[in-house]
Amino acid sequence: MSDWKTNSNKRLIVDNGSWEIRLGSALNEVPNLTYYNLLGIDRKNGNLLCGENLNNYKDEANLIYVKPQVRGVVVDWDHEVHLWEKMLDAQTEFESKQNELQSYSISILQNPCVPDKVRQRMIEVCFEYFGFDAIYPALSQQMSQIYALDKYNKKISDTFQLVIEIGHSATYFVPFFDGQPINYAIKRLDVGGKLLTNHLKEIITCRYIQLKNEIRMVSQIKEDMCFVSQNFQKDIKLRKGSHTKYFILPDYETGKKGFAVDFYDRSSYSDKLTLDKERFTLPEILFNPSDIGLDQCGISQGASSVIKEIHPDIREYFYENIILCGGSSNFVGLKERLLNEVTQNTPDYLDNKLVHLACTSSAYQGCQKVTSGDNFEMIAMNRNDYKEYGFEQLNALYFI
Ligand SMILES: Nc1ncnc2c1ncn2[C@@H]1O[C@H](COP(=O)(O)OP(=O)(O)OP(=O)(O)O)[C@@H](O)[C@H]1O
Repeated sequence: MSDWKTNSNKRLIVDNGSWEIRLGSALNEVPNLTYYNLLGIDRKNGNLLCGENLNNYKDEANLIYVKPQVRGVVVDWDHEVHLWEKMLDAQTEFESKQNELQSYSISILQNPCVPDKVRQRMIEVCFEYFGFDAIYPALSQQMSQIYALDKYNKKISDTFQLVIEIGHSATYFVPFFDGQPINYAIKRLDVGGKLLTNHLKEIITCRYIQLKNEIRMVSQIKEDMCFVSQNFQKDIKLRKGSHTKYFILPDYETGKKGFAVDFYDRSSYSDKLTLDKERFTLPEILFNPSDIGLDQCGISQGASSVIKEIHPDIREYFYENIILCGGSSNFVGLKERLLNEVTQNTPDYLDNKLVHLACTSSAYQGCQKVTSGDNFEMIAMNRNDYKEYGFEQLNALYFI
């Protein structure tokens, strides 16, 4: 029977994001399956729902949501493992996998700054519960960098890059020199899409529209209606109504999904939510978290402080090679404002550049390149290494 060393289809890849989990094999450039990293418990019968079952479930008010990750760190392994199992089952090619996984490897995308205990647990789960034969713990931002170099090879330097990933639970800044992360300069800010969704939920609830349990709908409202202002002071002074847009709430008869409409199209719908200045004050939190009382710097200031940590001889190159990725980087206007603020005081001769990876699976796709490569066998951590060296040594070798 062939195993992962000879068969790319047996090299699985998991991007275990706190908003979405993406699963596939090294044979396919894009994930085969994407699930929310979220389970719904049916109040009536206690059934656990995820993936398609959760998406198609009609009575959202009847669900209690369980999120296995908090701040991007897995805290509830039972439910996380349940989700992984369901995803493996959902792929026909992995059917009857429990015995078969011994011939599979798994590449797992991870963020920096994760506690050792959590990493150790992940390795234990992969080797001892699922029985995989090898693991490749991949740094998410490094995989995005590999993807960017492949796709935009003429636009960015292959020696220096600053990767800024604005995801769901956090924002990461990881500078790279010659393909390796500059560990001492890595930074994480606790601002991301989740903070914005939760804040929007509070705003909506204040208007007596009860969407507290509708995480996915509030996320959709945020994604479809919000944008980043290029001049916040000017926009905030414009008269009320200048930015008005409506979100038409679903009636659950004709459809389960709402949609955004402009001012002129609003009249034919009754159940609608109006957003005006919130459309740009909400994403503004990414730039100024202190607006809602958070003791954190914003993303522009975070990026500047990371670049300032780097040795002055090479610092300038990072302004010219910024890679922006992560789901929450997709707000209209975000990339322009970020580049503008980060490079505000740089010398004129610099060619400041930012490459935006708009697809949410850039890290996955970079990892697919590495996992399908000829030297994958050399870089993966196999079961014998795990037994012989234990976690401590592997930690030093594989994680930052
Ligand atoms: N077009 C969009 N505009 C604004 N936000 C968006 C858009 N598309 C996705 N998002 C937000 O991006 C976030 C998900 O990003 P991403 O997929 O990078 O996170 P993740 O990898 O699952 O989690 P984490 O970054 O915590 O590991 C969600 O909060 C989602 O609402």
